[in-house]
Amino acid sequence: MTPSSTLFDKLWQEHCIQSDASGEDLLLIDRILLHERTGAVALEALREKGREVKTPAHVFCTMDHIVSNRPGRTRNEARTPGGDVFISSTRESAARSGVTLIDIDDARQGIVHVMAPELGIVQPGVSIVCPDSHTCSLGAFGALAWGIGSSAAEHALATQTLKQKKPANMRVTLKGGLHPGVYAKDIVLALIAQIGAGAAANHAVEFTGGGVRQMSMEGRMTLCNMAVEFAAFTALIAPDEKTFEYLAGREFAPTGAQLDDALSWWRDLASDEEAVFDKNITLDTDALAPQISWGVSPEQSGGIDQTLPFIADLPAEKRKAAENALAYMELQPGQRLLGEAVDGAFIGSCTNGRIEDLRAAAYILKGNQVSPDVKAICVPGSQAVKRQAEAEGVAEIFKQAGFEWGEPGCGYCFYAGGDTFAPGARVVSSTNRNFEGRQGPGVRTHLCSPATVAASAIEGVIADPREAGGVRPV
Ligand SMILES: CC(C)[C@H](C(=O)O)[C@@H](O)C(=O)O
Ligand code: SF4
Repeated sequence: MTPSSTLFDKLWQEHCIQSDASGEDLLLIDRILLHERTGAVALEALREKGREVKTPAHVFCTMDHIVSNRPGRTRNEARTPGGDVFISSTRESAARSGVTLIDIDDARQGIVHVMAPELGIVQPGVSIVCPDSHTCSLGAFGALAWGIGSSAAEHALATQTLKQKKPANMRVTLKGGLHPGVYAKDIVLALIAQIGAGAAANHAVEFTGGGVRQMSMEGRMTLCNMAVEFAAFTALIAPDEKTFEYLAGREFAPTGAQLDDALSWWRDLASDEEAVFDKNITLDTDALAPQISWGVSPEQSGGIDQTLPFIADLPAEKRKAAENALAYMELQPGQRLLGEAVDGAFIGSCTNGRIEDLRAAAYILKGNQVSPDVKAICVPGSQAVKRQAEAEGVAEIFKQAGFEWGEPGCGYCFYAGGDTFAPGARVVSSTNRNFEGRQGPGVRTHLCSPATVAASAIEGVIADPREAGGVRPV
């Protein structure tokens, strides 16, 4: 490696087995994650071809996408019509192939991108793939983590390798600090609004700067989670003491002499000072207000206290999309979003379903009631998050405020055919995608932080968390 390599270059090189004339590299894959929606398909396809999983000990499968989020759900309960078949076939394929299955009733169950860090499956420096686009979340640990399709998953399962063309390097520097009421979610929404939803196509993005160092691991995961929403191949953050502390004592994390070895490697995982990035973006976080999306792409977002754009003020190529978005969202150009009535409030998902997210919301909800016009739901990202929230009184605050308290999974984030809000409902949501129908037929999603969801749920209208009974310091 030259003394001017990026962290991404180093991790790529470390895993590159062979380069060929086509420009694709053959990479060693250290870990594979699967879920019952796309993972089971890959395992089944492999079986049909008479192939075996090469290294079952490195493959972890969970149930998250189509399982019901209903409190007290049963072992086979799916909200997707026919979803129980996916569940049982995942069980069969996992047992047959010998991979680790974290089943619905396992105390470790959770959304794949929440569960993998909690169990220490993701670690700095490892390569890790999953047939799911938000696998980039795991780059927060300084891992080479990216989402793949089902057929690539088959290839990875059968060979523990993947062919991939190397993307270019992009650096996003967060200049400035973190301020009350402005969270990782606000920062990444502001970034996407500024640079556009396609800005990082064919790039791996490294987040750097004081803002990143100040962030908790939860915040860093939120940041990296949304990288795919501006088309990045993946995102990553150089690991530091916060990363090592987070991983300490986790089930699959190294211990003893192995940990000492790992730490001496992990501490070196950073871009060289001279490293050259193909694209550089700097975002001043000191200037940011809480953000909220107004359209049907995360790029159609802005400060919560701003007015919506007038179509004529937008660049010509953005006008049609903005017009269509406002029509779907039933909003007017130039209007304020603050004060717009909401019907639903959702806190959860792999973006913002972690304990820090729930604490930030609970800080605002404490002693308050959700507006009677709002259907409010919290689905913790994993059983571990749920247990912790219950142990420290956060769950009780949610329930007393009038939130439903669900079982961990993806429902409500992406419409799997069951859990949803009423058609046409305006929903403030801590999730990552807001395209038409994403949370159910006709549902109008406003992406924002859990604190903004909580403040808006209480007021019954879109509300600024900085004005809602205090804001938990970041
Ligand atoms: C179902 C799955 C493949 C999908 C993804 O890849 O992201 C889902 O998790 C999503 O968020 O839309
Ligand atoms: S929570 Fe939502 S974004 Fe995350 S993996 Fe599940 S469906 Fe995808």
